[in-house]
Amino acid sequence: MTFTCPAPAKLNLFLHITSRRPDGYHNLQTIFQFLDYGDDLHFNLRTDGKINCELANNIEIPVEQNLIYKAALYLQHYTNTHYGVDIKVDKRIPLGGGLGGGSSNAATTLLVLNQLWECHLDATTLMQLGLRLGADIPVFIQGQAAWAEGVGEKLTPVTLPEPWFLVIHPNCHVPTAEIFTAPDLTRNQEIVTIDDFLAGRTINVCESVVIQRYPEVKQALSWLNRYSIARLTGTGACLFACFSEKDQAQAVLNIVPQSWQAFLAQGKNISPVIKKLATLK
Ligand SMILES: C[C@@](CO)(OP(=O)(O)O)[C@H](O)COP(=O)(O)OP(=O)(O)OC[C@H]1O[C@@H](n2ccc(N)nc2=O)[C@H](O)[C@@H]1O
Ligand SMILES: Nc1ncnc2c1ncn2[C@@H]1O[C@H](COP(=O)(O)OP(=O)(O)O)[C@@H](O)[C@H]1O
Repeated sequence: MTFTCPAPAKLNLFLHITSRRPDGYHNLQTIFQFLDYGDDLHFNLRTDGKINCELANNIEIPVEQNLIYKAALYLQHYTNTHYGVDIKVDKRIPLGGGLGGGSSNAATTLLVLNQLWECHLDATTLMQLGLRLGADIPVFIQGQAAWAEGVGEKLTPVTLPEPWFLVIHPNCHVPTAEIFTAPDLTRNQEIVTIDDFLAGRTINVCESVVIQRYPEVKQALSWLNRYSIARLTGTGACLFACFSEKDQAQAVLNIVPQSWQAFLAQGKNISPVIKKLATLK
C-alpha cells in the first residue's frame, strides 16, 4: 500500500545573522512559516532493507546526495531496522530556492518512516537526527511556524497571520554555502525581538549579498517591490511578497514576466504533514 505525505515549502519572513560560530556555521534569528505549496512523497514499505528514491519531473540529484535517501539511511542505521522503502517524489519546490525543499523532504521522510518502520522515536530525537543532516530540518519535523535561533534549531512556536504570498523564482540557483562564506556578508547584527519583527524593523541580511551576485534576483526583487514589499527567503533565489487578499496576489501573479516561475500560496502556521501523519496511526 502506498502512503502519500506532503513536504511543504517554508519562507523565512526575516533573516538576521548575529554571529559566526567556531565551526563556520552562523547563529541566526529568523521566523519560519510554512506554505500550502510543496512536494508529495509516496512511500511503499519494503521488508528486504533496500532503500530506493526516485525523483519525478526530470530532477536529477545523485542518490547519495539526496536528502531523502540520506535521511532514510540514517534512520535505518540508527534504529537497526530490517525494513526498507521505495520513495517516489513529485517535486514542485524549486531546488536551491531558499524554500527549504530538500530539508522538508528529509523531515517528511524521517517522520513517515518513524511510523512505517515502527521506530517509536520521539519528536525531540527525530529533530536531533534531522539537525545532523541540515540546519533547516528541525522546524519541518516540529511542524509549527516558529521564531528560530541558533543555526535554526532553537525553536519557539509562533502564531502568525496566514496571508497570501506571491513567490517568484528568478531562474537561477543560489548555493547557501556561497552566501554564508561571502566576505561582504554582515555577521554581527544586534539581537532583535518579535516586537522588532512586528514593527517592521527586520530584514533579510543575505539580500544585499545575493542581489550583488545575481542580477536576475535583483531584477525580480525590484519588479515585485512595485506591488508590495518584496523580500528574499533564506539565501534565495526565491522572493516573496505578502498580500492580505488572494485576489490581489492573483492579479500580480497574472502579470509576472514569463522568464520567471511564480506561484501563489497561503502562509500556514501548522505543517500539513502533522494532519497527514495522524491518519497513519
Ligand atoms: C539559510 C537558511 C535559512 O532558513 O535557508 P536556505 O536558504 O538554505 O533555505 C538555512 O539556515 C540553511 O539551512 P540548510 O539549507 O539546512 O543548511 P545546511 O545544509 O545545514 O548548510 C549549508 C551551508 O550553509 C552554511 N550555513 C548554514 C546554516 C547556518 N546557520 N550557518 C551556515 O553557515 C554552512 O556553510 C553550510 O555548509
Ligand atoms: N530531496 C531533495 N530535494 C531538493 N534538494 C535536495 C534534495 N536532496 C538534496 N538536495 C540538495 O539540496 C540543495 C538545497 O535544496 P533546497 O533545500 O531545495 O533549497 P534551499 O536550501 O535553498 O532552501 C539542492 O541544491 C540539492 O542539491
